[in-house]
Amino acid sequence: MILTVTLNPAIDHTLALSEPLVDGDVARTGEYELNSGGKGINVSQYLRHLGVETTTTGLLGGMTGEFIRNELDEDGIAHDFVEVSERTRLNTTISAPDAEYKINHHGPTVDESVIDELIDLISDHDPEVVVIGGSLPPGLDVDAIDRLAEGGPWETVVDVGGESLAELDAQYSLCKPNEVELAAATGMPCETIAECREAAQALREQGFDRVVASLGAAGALYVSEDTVLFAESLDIDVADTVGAGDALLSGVLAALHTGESPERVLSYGVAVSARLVTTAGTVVDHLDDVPELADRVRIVEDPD
Ligand SMILES: O=P(O)(O)OC[C@@]1(O)O[C@H](CO)[C@@H](O)[C@@H]1O
Repeated sequence: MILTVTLNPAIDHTLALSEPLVDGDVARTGEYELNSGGKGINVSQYLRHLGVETTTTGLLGGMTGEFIRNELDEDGIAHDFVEVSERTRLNTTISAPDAEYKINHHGPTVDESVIDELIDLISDHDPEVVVIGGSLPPGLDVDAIDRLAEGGPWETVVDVGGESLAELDAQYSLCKPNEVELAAATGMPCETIAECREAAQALREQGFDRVVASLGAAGALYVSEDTVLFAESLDIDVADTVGAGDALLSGVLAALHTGESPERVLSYGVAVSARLVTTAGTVVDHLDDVPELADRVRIVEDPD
């Protein structure tokens, strides 16, 4: 079972505007989505659609936390959260014709004792893999991630910010930075695919068995001890990109879970990500077409 941990979940409020934002004008829209979000929660949503057994955990509080619980119940996603006293945050994405704006709150302040509660809760579920995703709320530092990773016999996957990646000390089976996080984690330039590849190889040596890097419209990289692969992204119409990295990670984890080849692992990730960005918000109805989309992904070995 793959268990996900979101230490700083959010309601994702996604708005679509038909005109660019103008300073001083009121922008009006009829279209919006309110989704349960945060990186670990998103990963569990996509894993469930991919047929992988998953439970989502983390910290929730207040009426926004209750909204997320209800959404997860409606979507049939198993969940078990530690309750915190302050309200879970609400993050906003504005999709305008000329730009995409994303505004994330820092989230509620929590006490570091919640990590002990979480380790007990995770142990009760006895997962094979724990995925820790997203930012840390005020009150926690990067040590919380290492403690979760070392809290039991599970293997741990991380999708956290670049500065956090650089400071982690535990052993991780996989991390999924984007190109900005790769640069921040390594201090190396990440302007080209070759530079991203070098940075991913350097990051691997810091304690990550595999690095899967999402490179936006350019594609994605998979770097393990003996394999370096690059996948071009699929040519699709993008509604918004929120959750694209989580979708990539879900596809990768689902394919690893069933023992697929590295090529298939990467193409599955790219396919789930492509499928997600064609839909507004972070929720998808189904992922039935992923195997077919994965067949269309072009993989390059040892890219320059
Ligand atoms: O502020 P964080 O924790 O880094 O990211 C949170 C977030 O932007 O990540 C998800 C998309 O990846 C969204 O569901 C959510 O709003």
